[in-house]
Amino acid sequence: MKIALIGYGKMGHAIEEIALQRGHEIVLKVGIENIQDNTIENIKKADVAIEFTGPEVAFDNVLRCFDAGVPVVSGSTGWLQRFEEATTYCTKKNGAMLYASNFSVGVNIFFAINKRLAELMAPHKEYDVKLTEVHHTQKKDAPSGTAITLAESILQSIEQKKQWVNEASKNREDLEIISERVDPAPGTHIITYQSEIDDIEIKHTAHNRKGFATGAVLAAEFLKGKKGIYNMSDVLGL
Ligand SMILES: NC(=O)C1=CN([C@@H]2O[C@H](COP(=O)(O)OP(=O)(O)OC[C@H]3O[C@@H](n4cnc5c(N)ncnc54)[C@H](OP(=O)(O)O)[C@@H]3O)[C@@H](O)[C@H]2O)C=CC1
Ligand SMILES: O=C(O)C1=N[C@H](C(=O)O)C[C@H](O)C1
Repeated sequence: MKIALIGYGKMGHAIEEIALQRGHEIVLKVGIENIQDNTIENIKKADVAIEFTGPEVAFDNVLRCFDAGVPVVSGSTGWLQRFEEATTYCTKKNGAMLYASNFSVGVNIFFAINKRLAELMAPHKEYDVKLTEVHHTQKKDAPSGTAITLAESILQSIEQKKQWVNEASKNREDLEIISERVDPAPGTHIITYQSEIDDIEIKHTAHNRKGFATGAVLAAEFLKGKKGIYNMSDVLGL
């Protein structure tokens, strides 16, 4: 499969390594130093584009792939306020997109555990729930996209929580997401249910970026030749 890598930073490099190991060809690599190569014409050379850039530029990059008629796997976080606009444009262009706030198999299993735990905890209102996410200091967005996905799933079941906030809060209706920035943390997410009697805690720790990169390549293999909007559950059958 021919892959265009849009964003050639930490994730772009990790994805390149896994893609080559799995027998794929990288036909385009776009980083900030060769941004002029990020053209519709160049993207058209690929079967699938994989986009890991950042919050400010992800939306434009994804739309450029639709204009090129090339399916796009996007892992950039911090741009979801424009996600609906992107899906509308994707449909208009008869394109394909697969988005995940986290591509690792482990985190996608963790998402399922988090959902089930929230369902089990829903009647037990003596417990207060909070999230903590720990990432490296170069991360541009807070809270992490993964923490937002986890929080939204908790909000669906825990009715005393009305919204997530990215700070400590004394309001019981706020679901706290505490963001810590410590090097080299590739990504840790912790959910804690706390009561006067006991605590229940679930935690996922990424040891490196291989899980995210492998998941992104699996997603690209899945998306090749498809139309429509997908997520990691479609790839993993979770
Ligand atoms: N969904 C998932 O599983 C994961 C998602 N992520 C997310 O992916 C994104 C990238 O992460 P990461 O690789 O660690 O970040 P990096 O900062 O290491 O890499 C991003 C790269 O994109 C470059 N870039 C900036 N603007 C453009 C542009 N317009 N076109 C092409 N490239 C551009 C940046 O250049 P410069 O630095 O010079 O601006 C940088 O080299 C983040 O949003 C992060 O949160 C990360 C890991 C896993
Ligand atoms: O920026 C990162 O590094 C990561 N970003 C994603 C997020 O915001 O959830 C996924 C992973 O935790 C690493």
